[in-house]
Amino acid sequence: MKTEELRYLQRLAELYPTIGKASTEIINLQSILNLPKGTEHFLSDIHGEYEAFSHVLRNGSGAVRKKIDDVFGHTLSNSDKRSLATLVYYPKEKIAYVKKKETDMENWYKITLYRLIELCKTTASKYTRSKVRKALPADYAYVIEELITEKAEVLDKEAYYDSIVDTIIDIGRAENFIIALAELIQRLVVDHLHVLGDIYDRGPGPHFIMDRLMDYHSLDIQWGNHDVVWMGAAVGQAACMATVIRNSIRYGNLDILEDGYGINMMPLAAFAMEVYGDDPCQVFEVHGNPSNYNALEKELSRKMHKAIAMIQFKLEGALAKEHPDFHMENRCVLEGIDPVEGTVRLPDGSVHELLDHNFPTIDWEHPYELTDGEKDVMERLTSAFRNCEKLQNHMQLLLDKGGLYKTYNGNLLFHGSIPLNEDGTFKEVQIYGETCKGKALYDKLEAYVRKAFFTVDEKEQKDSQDILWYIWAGPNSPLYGKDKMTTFERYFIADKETHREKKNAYYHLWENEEVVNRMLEEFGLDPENGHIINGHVPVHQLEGENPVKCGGKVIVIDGGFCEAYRNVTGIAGYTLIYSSYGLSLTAHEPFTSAEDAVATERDIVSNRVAVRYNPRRALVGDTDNGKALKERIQELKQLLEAYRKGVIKEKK
Ligand SMILES: O=P(O)(O)OC[C@H]1O[C@](O)(COP(=O)(O)O)[C@@H](O)[C@@H]1O
Ligand SMILES: [Mn+2]
Repeated sequence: MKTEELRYLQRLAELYPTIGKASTEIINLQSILNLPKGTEHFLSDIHGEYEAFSHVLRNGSGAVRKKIDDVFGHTLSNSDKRSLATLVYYPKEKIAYVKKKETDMENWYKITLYRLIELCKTTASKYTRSKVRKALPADYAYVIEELITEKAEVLDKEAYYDSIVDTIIDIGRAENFIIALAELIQRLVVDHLHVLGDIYDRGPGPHFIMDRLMDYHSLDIQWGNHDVVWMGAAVGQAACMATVIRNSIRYGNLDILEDGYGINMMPLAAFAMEVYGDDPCQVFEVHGNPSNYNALEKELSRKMHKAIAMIQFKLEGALAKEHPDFHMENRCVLEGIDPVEGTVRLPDGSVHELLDHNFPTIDWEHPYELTDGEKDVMERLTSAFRNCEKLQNHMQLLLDKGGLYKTYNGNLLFHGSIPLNEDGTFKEVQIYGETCKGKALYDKLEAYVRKAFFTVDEKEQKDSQDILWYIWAGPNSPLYGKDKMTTFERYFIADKETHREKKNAYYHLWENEEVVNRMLEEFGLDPENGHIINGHVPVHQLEGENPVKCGGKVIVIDGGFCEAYRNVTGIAGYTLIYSSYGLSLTAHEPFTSAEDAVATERDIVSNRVAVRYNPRRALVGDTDNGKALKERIQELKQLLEAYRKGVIKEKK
């Protein structure tokens, strides 16, 4: 035996000091390998829609309903199954609703408790006892374990369970207990959650989503371009900060910054009033014209919107000039403005009438320089973003659980795309003088994201932070994946042709099997069995677009939780479930409210599209975790051998 091998086994022996202990562990691990694989749940492009997100988490995109069907088959009517499902999703609300109608609550509690216990038994049976134990609510851990474990020795099982259930009802704990069971079922139905990015922007509740994710039992996140721009804002990258604020104002969501994160917008408001006091700022109308704003608030938000947008365009122009290798010169738009003619010459040479001619903050000799007033606003905002503890905690979660991509159980997950040439080869991208492509490009960019938060070297910090802005909107950013971001054009130019953003080759080559196989192989995956799963681009179901590409090898799960995009998608989004039976896509109908979901018992699951059924039920042994367990078993077997041969001494 080699010395390193022996040293490793000696370490292992500290954990399993006897033949008995090592053997028990081998048996335990071996038995885990034969359990069904846990269910994975994939969500993407949540865009601040906390309520819809929370609903989809509660119903596990149909996984809860499927379990109910499995357990109760034909023994319950469809309507009873629907009621039970609603109870699992919204236990508190459903109980309150039932109480208004039901005359015999005691009977209802009893029936409901039995049904939930049955459901819980089956859901838990997929896991080891120790895993279930960890999921149990502290208050009821013991009782629930009693109720969901088969009692072979108890002769009159019915009487045994009856007495427990009766006691729960007698002492007035039924409601509480029902809620605990419902939450436990929600928790057990989905073993692991993948969030494929764009948690932030457009909707009102990204901070609530982050809070929920903070205590989610098992998850990973693939950062979206909107998440990365928030990471940029959190480290104080000025263009990212301006973008985040502009987006929030544009959607009438300043509450996120002010109430959610406690970032004071007074400096920006005061500045906007001073500089744009007489300017109606018509092209900066707030999206959706929020009804909760009064006329004065609407006017103020238009002014703030313009103030921060102009700051953004200046900062972006300056950054594009500072980093020619970003190839974002087309974001140097301000220098093309002719203030006398009221036109703009875009970097492509085309000239257009401007919809707004008032630029009081631009020095035409130095169009990208901030005025003293603008600098002051940005300085104060930088300190507010950097010192916001809650924002920093949320970003820490993104860093801890997230990355730019993930390979998981044979599948490749990322938010946007992989930069490709038209011929399907990986596109070479220059990052600060280094040429990278494919996986190496992803790895390089991810390292920069982490450096942006942690490096202590000033130059490295500045470069890394600027990369966050590049990832948000750069033409070769895998997360953005379009040739340019035409934000300026969309505000200032009527001609829609100038608003066009051309998607990169990935978005049509994803139907080409050879190319898709190469992408999977690039990330070390088996192209026969693996899938690419991404979000970022809304699936235009209304136009007949299918979320499943390349015969099922590529699956696109952005269908828009995002309300603002609903009219183009026609549905409220796709989510994906990967259970031991296979992969299935769920199309969701728009979510209205929790009250409505309870009253109408609507699932919002409109249909389920099977992508791929496993020929046999997949087991833990077939998963990445299973592979790791198998390796562990091999090592433990070597340890046993070492004990038996006397190479290592047992410690009794
Ligand atoms: O419609 P909005 O919210 O102004 O956003 C439009 C911008 O958002 C983007 O679509 C990026 O956001 P997504 O990552 O959600 O697609 C840009 O391409 C576009 O310029
Ligand atoms: Mn996106």
